[in-house]
Amino acid sequence: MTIGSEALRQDVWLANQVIPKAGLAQLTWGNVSGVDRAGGYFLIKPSGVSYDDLTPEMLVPVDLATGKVLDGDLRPSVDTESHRAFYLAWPSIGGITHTHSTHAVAFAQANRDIPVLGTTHADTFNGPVPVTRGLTPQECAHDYEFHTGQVIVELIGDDEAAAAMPAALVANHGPFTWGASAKKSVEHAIIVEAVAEMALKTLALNPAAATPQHLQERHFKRKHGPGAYYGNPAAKS
Ligand SMILES: O=C(CO)[C@@H](O)[C@H](O)COP(=O)(O)O
Repeated sequence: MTIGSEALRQDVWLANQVIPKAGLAQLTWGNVSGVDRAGGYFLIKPSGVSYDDLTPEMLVPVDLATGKVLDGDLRPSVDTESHRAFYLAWPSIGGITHTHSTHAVAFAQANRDIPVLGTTHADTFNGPVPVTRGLTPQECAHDYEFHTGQVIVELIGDDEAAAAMPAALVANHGPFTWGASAKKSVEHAIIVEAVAEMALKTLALNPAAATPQHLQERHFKRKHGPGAYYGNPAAKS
């Protein structure tokens, strides 16, 4: 018997198919997972498998508590421990996406947050999409993917903060996004890449472009009421 509900397999498989369709990765440089918290596992794309060859049955079930593969012979994505760290830290998320989308990676490699320069950004992310600190040589040598997950959780914070900011850039690597479902997480990956490209082109046209006050509070105000703003919990009403 294959572990994993048919519905979750279909959702995660469809979300993985969005990556090439949306131009978020070349080759296999991206992966999506989805979690079944009641079942205590998540399904993730198998490592190195092309999106054309991928079927729902090939998705790898991984134990949420231990990280062990529960069924099948395929190796899970190399990023599995990063995905697992987010599921353990943030109970409200249901899906995670990692890509190497070009413009978001440019900000990650430049160690720069993606600034809030327009409503497209502010309507989804209630502040700059943050970039993590660089991993130490020891962290890179010990278990890169595990520490990648840890530095993002350290950067974003608790479950509420993760809901308000469902994206982060790993320094010198690329974007991770998350959401209530696998589908939602890959939609956030599309938006991260779009706002990264817009920001890069905006700054090329006007290096002094900055975030007007009304944009800073647009998203959080809508979600948390007047005065609330990500990164400024004291302002929450
Ligand atoms: O970020 C990386 C490697 O740097 C990975 O996301 C690969 O780009 C895809 O690995 P698999 O999911 O195929 O194992």
